[in-house]
Amino acid sequence: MKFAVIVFPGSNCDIDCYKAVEAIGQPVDYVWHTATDLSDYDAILLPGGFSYGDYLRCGAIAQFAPVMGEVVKAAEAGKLVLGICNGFQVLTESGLLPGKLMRNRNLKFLCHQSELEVMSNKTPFTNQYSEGEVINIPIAHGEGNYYCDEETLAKLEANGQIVFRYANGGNPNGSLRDIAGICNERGNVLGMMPHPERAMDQLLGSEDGKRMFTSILNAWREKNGAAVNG
Ligand SMILES: NC(=O)CC[C@H](N)C(=O)O
Repeated sequence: MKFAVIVFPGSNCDIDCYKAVEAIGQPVDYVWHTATDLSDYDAILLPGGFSYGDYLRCGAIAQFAPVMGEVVKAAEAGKLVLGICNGFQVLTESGLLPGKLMRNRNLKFLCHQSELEVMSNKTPFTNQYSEGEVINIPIAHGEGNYYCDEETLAKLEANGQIVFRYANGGNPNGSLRDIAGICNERGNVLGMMPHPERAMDQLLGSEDGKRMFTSILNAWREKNGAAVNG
């Protein structure tokens, strides 16, 4: 299964994403924001960082990068697209996910471990977790305060599109209903503020992020008829 890690000017978690894919033994390329062909790839990772200096609003400029047209096409074709932190912001700005990420409630950049509840393991990104499981994944953001209108929120809840919530009263940023990550209706595009690629090894405090990457691989193998553990 081949992964692309999209690199915008200002991305800074691209190497972590690349290493996370290497850790699950799969081929991965860095793909520069000017690229216009993603047909080689089975999954697209939009990493964290400060694309285009976070000017206007995080992710607002990145939506116009040439590669984003291809990311939209990949999503429409049913490929798996995962946006982490700035990647989540890019997905909302480009309309692949509903809602927006606003400044954190306390207007501060926050960087610490956070507990997340896995609300759904019926997505290609979470099939290796249990529903209701609480996992430890770090956050590092200034604009993670998820907001959407009432109608959208009701739809997200009804369709099971809220995939992660901050657990145990630990909402760091004021996001609606403690939302930490959502997916699209079809389930092949997921955005989340916390960083699973920084939770790949107990040495760094947690390895709970690893199952996100093995979930993606597992989903792809199931879909493509390969042995799940092969
Ligand atoms: N780690 C990140 O991706 C940070 C995203 C964005 N620059 C923010 O501060 O919200």
